[in-house]
Amino acid sequence: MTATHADESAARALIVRTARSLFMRGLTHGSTGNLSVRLSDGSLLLTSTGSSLGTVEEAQLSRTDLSGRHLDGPRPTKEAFLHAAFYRARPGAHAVVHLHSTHAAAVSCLDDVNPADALPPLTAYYAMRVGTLPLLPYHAPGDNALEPLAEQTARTHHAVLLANHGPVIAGATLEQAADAIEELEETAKLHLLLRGHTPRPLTPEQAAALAPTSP
Ligand SMILES: O=C(CO)COP(=O)(O)O
Ligand SMILES: [Zn+2]
Repeated sequence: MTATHADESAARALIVRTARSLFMRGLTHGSTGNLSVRLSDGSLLLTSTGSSLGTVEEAQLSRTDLSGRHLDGPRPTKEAFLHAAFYRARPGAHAVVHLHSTHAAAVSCLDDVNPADALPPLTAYYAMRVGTLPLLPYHAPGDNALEPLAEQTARTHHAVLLANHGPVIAGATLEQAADAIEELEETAKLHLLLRGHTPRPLTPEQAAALAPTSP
């Protein structure tokens, strides 16, 4: 797989492989979550709405343009507008992953989350793969009223947490976006395990030294 997902059939195979791997390992459940890649012609290849990431098929993916308009295939994920907003905001991004991973979703429901940065940099890998994590205010799934704020936030952050919902992460490749969202989920788990303890996160200097180069 090239860094830019130039080959559509390879991109389809990669989406299916990644979606199934995430689902089989419990990183999202039921028919939640959606994945996309940006193809070399600028169109987006996305999972379809209502599909389970555990059973997604190469021939059952949807295509939209960069505004999220449906081009072909089954009806795209209802979050297509969010994926498209990330691609418009981040020219270096060629993949977007959204999950309802349990611990990240739990953090998104906490009342005392810092909306500018929902998780502390507990580990080096979190600082390397995620960095800062703005919390976007609650909107119902598929509510494109979130689009302007999502696009604006994505200009400066490749990862966001949707309140009472779950994370969205863009990457230079689908492998990188999946790696980052797994790191986010594990750090959310650590954060919850450490509630009631006194964690010692990385210092701002230590975290800044590891900050990801933006895709
Ligand atoms: O996670 C989801 C909505 O936020 C799943 O929706 P879709 O089935 O439309 O992708
Ligand atoms: Zn969702």
